[in-house]
Amino acid sequence: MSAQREMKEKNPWHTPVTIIFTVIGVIAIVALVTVAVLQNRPLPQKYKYGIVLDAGSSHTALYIYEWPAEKDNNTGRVEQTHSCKVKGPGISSYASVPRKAGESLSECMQEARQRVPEKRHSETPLYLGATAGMRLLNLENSLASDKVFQAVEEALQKFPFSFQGARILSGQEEGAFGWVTVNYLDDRLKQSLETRGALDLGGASTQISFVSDDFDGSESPDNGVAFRLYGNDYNLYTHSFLCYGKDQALRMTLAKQTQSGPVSISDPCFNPGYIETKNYSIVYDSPCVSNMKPQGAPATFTHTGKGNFSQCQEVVKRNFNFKQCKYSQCSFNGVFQPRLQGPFGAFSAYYFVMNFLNLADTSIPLEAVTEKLSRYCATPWNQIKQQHPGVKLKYLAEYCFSGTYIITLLTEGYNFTSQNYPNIKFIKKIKGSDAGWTLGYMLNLTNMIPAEAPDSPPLPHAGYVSIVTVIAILLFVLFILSLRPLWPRCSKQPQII
Ligand SMILES: O=P(O)(O)OP(=O)(O)OP(=O)(O)OC[C@H]1O[C@@H](n2cnc3c(O)ncnc32)[C@H](O)[C@@H]1O
Ligand SMILES: [Ca+2]
Repeated sequence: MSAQREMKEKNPWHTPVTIIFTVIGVIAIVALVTVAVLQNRPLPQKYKYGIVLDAGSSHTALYIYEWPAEKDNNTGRVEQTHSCKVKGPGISSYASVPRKAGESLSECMQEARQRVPEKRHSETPLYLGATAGMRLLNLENSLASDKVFQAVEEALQKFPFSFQGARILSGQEEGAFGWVTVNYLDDRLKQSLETRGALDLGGASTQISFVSDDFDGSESPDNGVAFRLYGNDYNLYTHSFLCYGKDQALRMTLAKQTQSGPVSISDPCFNPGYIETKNYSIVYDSPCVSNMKPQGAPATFTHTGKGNFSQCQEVVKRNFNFKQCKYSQCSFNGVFQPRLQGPFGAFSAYYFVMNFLNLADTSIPLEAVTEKLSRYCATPWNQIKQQHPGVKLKYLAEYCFSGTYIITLLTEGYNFTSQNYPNIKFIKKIKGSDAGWTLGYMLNLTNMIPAEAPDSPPLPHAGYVSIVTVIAILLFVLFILSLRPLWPRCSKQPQII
């Protein structure tokens, strides 16, 4: 028994001081890790919101964006959480009944009221930006466009959001903000990656925006937009072609075929067997074509289809003027365009049309695209209707024209070739947010893209926790090892009987 006691006395683990040190050591390490983890735990997310109404020529759409509230200077990632398509046509179509332009927005605005948490309503900015439809109305009748804006503003002020005004975007803004949206969503700006050009095809105008090493803004300053984003400088080339959206381009193409005032048009851009009696106003009721209106044109005309892609392309080409160019190089209509560079994202009608025609995959060679389009255009109208019973007839009838217009605009207008055509990606959404100018517009107005790259914490939360834990365990092991001289000898003890 005395030997046992002696051994106990020799074993330092059994001395009260060591036991107290060990317990304190363990408690200190557990406390250190707990405090470190809790102190740096991400707080439960609270969000801020922003609403943008895109008052386009063909329709209005509402987008709700959200971003984490506690990030400094609103630098957290912005995402689209909801969109609402306003029923009816674009606000410019209500020129004769402006009150209705305001009323048309109320259903989507009610939705927004429900989607944004009530306690955030008063601080949520609400913007309305109008594009080519209102640009054209303003050119045609500025009083009417003022009245539409007045009605729209009155309607929007009735909602509990922080209304920031309704205005017409310039074509340059529309192009540049579309480019910002695409590159922001792609994370190309923050990571200083090569940017993606933006191609937007609306109903009344079309935009092309890209960064080219050839372009510093000096040759054609009107086409230049300089940005400093996340510490990088961008000299963006952008141009908006008013009247070259797909609806106005169709009017111009029809007008080209009716100039001698025929009562019947046999149109290569519509499927064979298509026949409709149409009012001439659907062609000439726009400043894009009003100067082409023939004297004494009849009230109506018969529009028949003959479905011929190459003839359609010939008529479409007549909308582009390739003759004069006072710059080193031009796209069309004497507009400067630098050398095409980098990948491109094509959205809005580019996507709707190419997706419908199963041509959104640009790995399909350009020659095969035109072949497929030729076949589509030559398909009888009855067959087309049977094959696509759920599709709006107006869109369905126009897909041959729209596809031909898109290919002609890209290749003849902007000079894409079979080599760089695969650089184009037809897109609708990027990471859940619609491609379009609205997000870029809001990011700009809320200063959400800093000019300089923000300082980021050296480590993400998970990395921080792991490192603190590993260091704590190491310290503990070192502490145990430091007591080694006091460890009991491992030599075999004599058996005590
Ligand atoms: O930019 P602006 O010129 O003001 O016009 P918008 O904003 O109203 O134009 P959109 O991009 O919304 O639409 C472009 C065109 O595509 C048409 N469109 C929309 N959905 C479509 C679909 O599913 N198939 C074919 N065309 C479609 C629409 O009617 C327009 O003519
Ligand atoms: Ca648009």
